[in-house]
Amino acid sequence: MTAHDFPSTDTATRRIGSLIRDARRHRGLTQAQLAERLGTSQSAIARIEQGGQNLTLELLSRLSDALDSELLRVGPAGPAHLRVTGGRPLRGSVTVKSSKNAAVALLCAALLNRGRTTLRNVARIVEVERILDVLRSIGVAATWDPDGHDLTLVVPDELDLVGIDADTARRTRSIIMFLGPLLHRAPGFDLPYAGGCDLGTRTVQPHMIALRPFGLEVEARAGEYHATVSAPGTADRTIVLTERGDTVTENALLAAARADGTTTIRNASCNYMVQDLCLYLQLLGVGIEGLGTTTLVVRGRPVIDADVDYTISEDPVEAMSLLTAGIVTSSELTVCRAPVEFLEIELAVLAEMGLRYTLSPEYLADNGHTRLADITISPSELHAPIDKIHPMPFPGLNIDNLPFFAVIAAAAGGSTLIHDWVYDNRAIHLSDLTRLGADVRLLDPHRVLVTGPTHWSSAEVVCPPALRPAVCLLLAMLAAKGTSVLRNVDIIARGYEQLYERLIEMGAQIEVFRD
Ligand SMILES: CC(=O)N[C@H]1[C@@H](OP(=O)(O)OP(=O)(O)OC[C@H]2O[C@@H](n3ccc(=O)[nH]c3=O)[C@H](O)[C@@H]2O)O[C@H](CO)[C@@H](O)[C@@H]1O
Ligand SMILES: C=C(OP(=O)(O)O)C(=O)O
Repeated sequence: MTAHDFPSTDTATRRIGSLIRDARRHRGLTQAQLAERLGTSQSAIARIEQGGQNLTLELLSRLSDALDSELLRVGPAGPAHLRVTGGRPLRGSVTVKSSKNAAVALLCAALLNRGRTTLRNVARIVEVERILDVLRSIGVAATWDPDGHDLTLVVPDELDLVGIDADTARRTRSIIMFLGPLLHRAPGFDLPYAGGCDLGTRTVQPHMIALRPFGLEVEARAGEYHATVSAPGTADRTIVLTERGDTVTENALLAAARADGTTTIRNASCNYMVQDLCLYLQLLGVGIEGLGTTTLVVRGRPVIDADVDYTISEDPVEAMSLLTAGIVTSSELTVCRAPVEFLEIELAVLAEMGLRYTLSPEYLADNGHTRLADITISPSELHAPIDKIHPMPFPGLNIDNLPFFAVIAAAAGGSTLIHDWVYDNRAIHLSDLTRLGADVRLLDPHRVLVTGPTHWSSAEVVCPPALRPAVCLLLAMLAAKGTSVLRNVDIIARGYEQLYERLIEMGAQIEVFRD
């Protein structure tokens, strides 16, 4: 077949455009209704139908879902897998994307606002799409701009809480952060149980304790939280969190934002997503003192009605993932826009382990607050640190960054003890690294002993049901000579946008395939 046998790109997009128009009309939808389903504008649909818009496979697949049209279905269904040919260094630079955990908090926070919220630089990841689907199912209008990274949310006066998309809600833990905003909107409502990564039991009790002073009582029954709200009163309140958790702090902030009077939250998390949330709430006119500390004082605003734009800051866990990719492949690599403010302990531990790196002068993220820098790493001879590596609430080493230290420890000479006191099951998933030749011994469910340096070997491994350990396997495969296969990688899309494409740009050999 010669190139002449294929239609030109213009002709092809025009043909696909008219197919889409026919399928839309067949479904009896207007352009505006299809736009609503896709979270885009009517003018974008008009452009697509006229063939004036570049169509990505992702957009085509969303269109086929929205139109329920097999005609447009692209590629076979079924889980995605990766073929990774490793053992070669990466090069160049890569830019950190914005954080999943701030995005989900801000999406829930937008429920507080009667005005328009535009979130800029939102990561296009499955976790965000899931919360958006849930928000849309209760009546929130959510529209991506044509470039697909700025998201505008408008919340209706009445929410359709009965129509909530329970299946999608159950697949994310962040749904728990609907409690704080919703307690101001309805005297009673049901929410599906929260899900998230399979990391062992994750308690929701701290959320219940934190929200009780706002009049919320929650009863768990048959897969749902049944919430009832009594008038919280107008007196000032102090909430002492029993755990310094991130989402529980966010829930307390979300409840306090519209509560009359002053709320003092003690033992608050001051982690990156909490700071992004505080900055957004401040834009909405909520008074918050103590940003970045463990005592937050919130002066609530019973009616919040503001048109605001907020740019979500860069993800420290993404940054750590990209640094690890460079470290285990012995690469000279620059990770741009890294939120160094939330990586300081990680970098100090890496320096102790012998990593050579330089930092650019610091600059501010677009939220005007978070400190960023470009980090350039050089191939280094790594050795195990003398002390164990363990996470702590910020400003400690981030628990979500801990798994990456297992891969790095495997590349280092000597034995490193990694102690995950937080999650029951996450350390267990790290023992999958042995499949690629690492010496990872599980001492108990919370502690692994990693002895290196590893002579990585290629292997075929199925992704564990946990985001970060899954990415750790991919990074180890980049270090292993030969071709490895990582099966069922869909979980990675929950928290990473275009990870493979960006690694490929830096010289990695990764191929996505389906059965
Ligand atoms: C959407 C989001 O933002 N998710 C993050 C958030 O989840 P999230 O805030 O939901 O974290 P959890 O509430 O599940 O807390 C994680 C675990 O740590 C335990 N715990 C937590 C704090 C504490 O002071 N003591 C304590 O024992 C909890 O009991 C739980 O087992 O924080 C976790 C811990 O930073 C991160 O891994 C998640 O990526
Ligand atoms: C544990 C994580 O996320 P979640 O709270 O969404 O399960 C994570 O980001 O590693």
